[in-house]
Parts: sequence; C-alpha cells; structure tokens
Amino acid sequence: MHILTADEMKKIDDSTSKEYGITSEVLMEQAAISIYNEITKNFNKNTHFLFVLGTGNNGGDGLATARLLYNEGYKNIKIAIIGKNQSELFKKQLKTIKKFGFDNFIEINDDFKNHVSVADCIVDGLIGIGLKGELKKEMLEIINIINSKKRGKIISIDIPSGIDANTGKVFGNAIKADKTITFGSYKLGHIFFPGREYSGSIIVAPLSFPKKLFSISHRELVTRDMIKKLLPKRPKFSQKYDFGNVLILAGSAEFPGASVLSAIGAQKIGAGLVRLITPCSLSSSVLEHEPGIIYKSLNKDKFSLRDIDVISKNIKKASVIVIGPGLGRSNETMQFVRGVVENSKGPIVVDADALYAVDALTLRKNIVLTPHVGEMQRIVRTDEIEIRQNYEYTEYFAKNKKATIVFKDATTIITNGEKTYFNITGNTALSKGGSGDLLTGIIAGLIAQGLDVMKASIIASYLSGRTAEIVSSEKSEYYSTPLDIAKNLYRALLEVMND
Ligand SMILES: NC(=O)C1=CN([C@@H]2O[C@H](COP(=O)(O)OP(=O)(O)OC[C@H]3O[C@@H](n4cnc5c(N)ncnc54)[C@H](OP(=O)(O)O)[C@@H]3O)[C@@H](O)[C@H]2O)[C@@H](O)CC1
Ligand SMILES: Nc1ncnc2c1ncn2[C@@H]1O[C@H](COP(=O)(O)OP(=O)(O)O)[C@@H](O)[C@H]1O
Ligand SMILES: [K+]
Repeated sequence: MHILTADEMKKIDDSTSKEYGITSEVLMEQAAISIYNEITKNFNKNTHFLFVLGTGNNGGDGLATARLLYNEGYKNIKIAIIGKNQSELFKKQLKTIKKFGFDNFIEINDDFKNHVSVADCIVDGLIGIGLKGELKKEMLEIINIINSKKRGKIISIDIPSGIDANTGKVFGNAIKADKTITFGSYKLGHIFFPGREYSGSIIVAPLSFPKKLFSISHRELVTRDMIKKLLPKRPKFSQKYDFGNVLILAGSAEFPGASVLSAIGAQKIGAGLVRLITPCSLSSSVLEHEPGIIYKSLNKDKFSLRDIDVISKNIKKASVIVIGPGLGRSNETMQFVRGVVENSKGPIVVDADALYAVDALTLRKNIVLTPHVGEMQRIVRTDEIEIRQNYEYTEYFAKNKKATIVFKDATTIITNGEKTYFNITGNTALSKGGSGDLLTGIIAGLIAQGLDVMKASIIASYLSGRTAEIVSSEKSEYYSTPLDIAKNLYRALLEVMND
C-alpha cells in the first residue's frame, strides 16, 4: 500500500474528480458511508454521539456521517462546529443535514466540557490533512478538553486533528484517537511517531480513487502480502551453494556477542553457508548456538588492514559480506573496513561500528547501511528529532551516496533514494542491544539467496519485527531477547508462508 503526503492525496482527489468524473461530493459521501459503517459496527442507537467539527472538508465528512446516522434513527447526536471559513463542501453538507431535520447544534461555551464528558463516542472532524502550522488557541483548548475525557471512545476522521499528515508531528496538541478512519491510503503522519500512537487503530477505506493514481507516490508500507511475494524460493533440486555464502567480519575482544547474533540470523533465514571471522576468539562459542556456522578467529585483538590478505579468498567467494557488528572503532579497524569495501564488488551490509567509516567509503547501490537513530544522526549530521521525523533526509542521503539505507527505528525506513518502504512491525522487545546485529544477519542471509539489497532489507525488517510481536505476546516485551527472536524467526516465516 502506498503512503501519501497530504499534497499527493489532494492531487489524487483532484484527478479522480477532473479526469475520472468522480466528484469530491461523491468521495465525501463514500468517506461518510465508510465512517458510518465502522461506527454502526461498534455502537447502537442509544449511543450518545458528539461530533466535533471544523469547517473544512474534514468537518464536511463529519456532517455527512452525522446525517447518515441521524437518518437511520440514531437520535442522540450533537454537533459542535468550530471555525468560520466554511469550505464549499462543508456549506453544502450543513444545508443538507438541516434539510434532513437535524438541529442539535451545540455552542462552544462553558457547557462544552459536560457535553464531552457524557458522550459515549466523540467523532473528531476538526482538521484533517489540511492542517496548517501550530494550532490556533481555540482549537488547542478544544483538543485539550476532548483528550481529558475519562470514558467513551474517540474516532478521528482521516487523521487525528493536530497531527501533521506529512510527518506525524504534533502541532501543539492532537486528538488521542482510539480509532482513525482514513481514505484511499495511509498518510505518512499515520506511520511516524507520535502520529502513529495518536491514531489508535487505523482503518483505510478505499473510496473510488483509481488505483493507478497512487503510483504518484514512491513510498510504500511493508505488508505481509508484500513479504509473501518477495520471499526467495527454495527449489527442491538445489544444494547449499544455491543459497549463497555469507561472510561475516565482526566482533572484537570488547563486543563478542554481536557477531554471533548476526551469524545466527543469516543461518536461520536460510543462507547456504555462513562463515564468521572474528579477530579474537569468542568467549562463548558460536558453535554452541549453531554448529552449522563456519567459524574462524584470527587470534588478535582487532582487525587491521593487513588482515585483508589473510581473508581475501573468503572475500572473493562470498555472495555477501557483513561488516561491523561489535567490531570496535580503532583507526586500524576503520582502515580494514575501507579495505574490505574496496576489495569487493558484491553486496555488503555495513552495520554498527563499520558505519563510523562511512565518510571514507565509496558507496554503491549494493551496499546497504543499517544505522540506528544515533548512527544516522552522526552520518547525516543533524539533530535527532529532525532525522527521526524527516524521512526526506534519509531518502536524500541514499540518493546522494548512491547507497541503500535501512534507518532502523520504531518505524524503519528502507530506501535507495528512488523507492522508499516503511516497516511498522516490531515493538520494544527489539529495543535491546543485539536486535540490530540479528537484523543485519537476516538481511545478509536473504541477499545470499539471490535477493537485491532492498528486497532483503524489507523482508528482514518485517520478519524480525513480526517475530518480536509474536514472541512478546507470550513472553512480554520486557523478557524477549534477540536470541529469542532469532530462535522464533520460523514463526513469522510460517505465518507469511501459510497466509
Ligand atoms: N482528499 C480527498 O481525497 C478527500 C478528502 N476528504 C476530507 O477532506 C479533508 C481535507 O479537507 P480540507 O482540505 O478542506 O482541509 P481540512 O483537513 O478540513 O482542514 C481545514 C480546516 O482546518 C482548519 N485549520 C487548519 N490548520 C489549522 C490550525 N493550525 N489551527 C486551527 N485550525 C486549523 C482550517 O481553519 P481555517 O484556517 O480555514 O480557519 C479549516 O477549517 C480530508 O482530511 C478528508 O477528511 C474526504 O471528503 C474524502 C476525499
Ligand atoms: N520500539 C520499537 N519498535 C519496533 N522496532 C524497534 C523498536 N526499538 C528497536 N526496534 C528495532 O530493533 C532494532 C535495533 O537495532 P540496533 O539499535 O542497531 O540494535 P543493536 O545495535 O544493539 O544490535 C532495529 O531493527 C529497530 O528497528
Ligand atoms: K480529524
């Protein structure tokens, strides 16, 4: 499913109307029917509704929904309208609902708090994708009152009012919805925090937008369907060399565990051969965890440039190289990273400490960088909030450097600067040292099986997140560890395969 900016949505709306003759009035009626259907699934005719509406088309959707409910015998409906500049469609909807005999409009006065507190369901149609800048004071006060409500449900039309549809940023404050019903496709504000949290559960009502118009966007949500299509095939008439050879250059005396998780990740996702080379011997044997891994230590503290000669055969044979997890950041090691990248033409996953060498590397499309927030911030040299909420930085960086980036966060961005995918599986079970090392191994294991770096990164992000959800539903987000995720990867895999 594509993920849209507010402008892209407006363009699609425009083309649907001008090129296909399906007018905004028709789309608004469809939007209202979708909201009506959702509401009537969960509430009955005794429900006390309060529609809190702005005077744009988001408010227009609200008026049309209230009218549909009223017409079907839902009599406990109140409508509060905030604002002066009524859009054309809003004006029409206001006339229409009055024609149906509805007249229970309430004022925003001292009684408003009581109306809010007695409502079983508040429908928020204050502002949709038309939000401009910081909220005006009056709007802010109304949102504060609605959010302080102790009981009942809040349903937002299109996007919680106060959330920027392009970034998920909160402008002053925003409605904390239990559910959001949006139209056509997700907007970026639904999938980036804090907007993602304010949206509650999200329902996408298709309306009559022609599907092909959505290709205006180069951004997509990673879905189970997508993963099912992308998973590499495992033909029966094959052997280990058909599933690739992963070379992992990782670890140091200080961080022995990271390399093990990467190796296990590559092995568990189905790579034919996984070879782990660490500078020093690991304190706990990788072989105890996964005897199938081929393991060698160079018996030294850390990697340095001259080790390239020792491992050059392995570099040549590898279908993909992982470099970075637990490597350390000494100058010698950074030279080693550079040497490995220069000595290989194949795909490389550059992670963790190896990301410190990025400025000195000549990147290319089949090199994937997998920074977390701190690493990304350092690479693009901007502050944390900016980088977490501005996917365009990441896209620009990928394009500029001609590399593929997996920017790991609660919403992960996977981009080569031309196409961008957002993964939203996962939870705080992954907010633990080692989750990224595991992810890196899974990405490499998929590249080894013949996928390009984008596809491999999409699948790996989805599967590690989904496995975290499955495992933590039994063991809690506190208890689940990266090793638990690695050992349960099969469950997310089977879920996708059997879907
Ligand atoms: N696109 C589609 O395909 C379809 C779109 N549809 C619907 O249309 C919606 C978009 O409608 P839209 O463009 O009229 O804008 P909208 O979200 O109502 O916002 C404008 C209102 O917000 C107010 N306001 C803004 N900023 C503010 C601030 N900072 N602080 C305070 N107030 C602020 C602004 O007030 P003003 O600035 O004018 O005083 C005005 O009243 C979309 O979300 C969806 O629900 C559906 O019908 C189905 C098809
Ligand atoms: N709250 C969260 N929700 C979803 N995914 C998360 C969350 N926190 C972390 N993750 C994921 O967990 C992984 C953490 O990676 P990273 O910070 O590099 O770990 P490490 O370097 O310790 O191995 C990333 O894939 C990230 O997207
Ligand atoms: K809204």
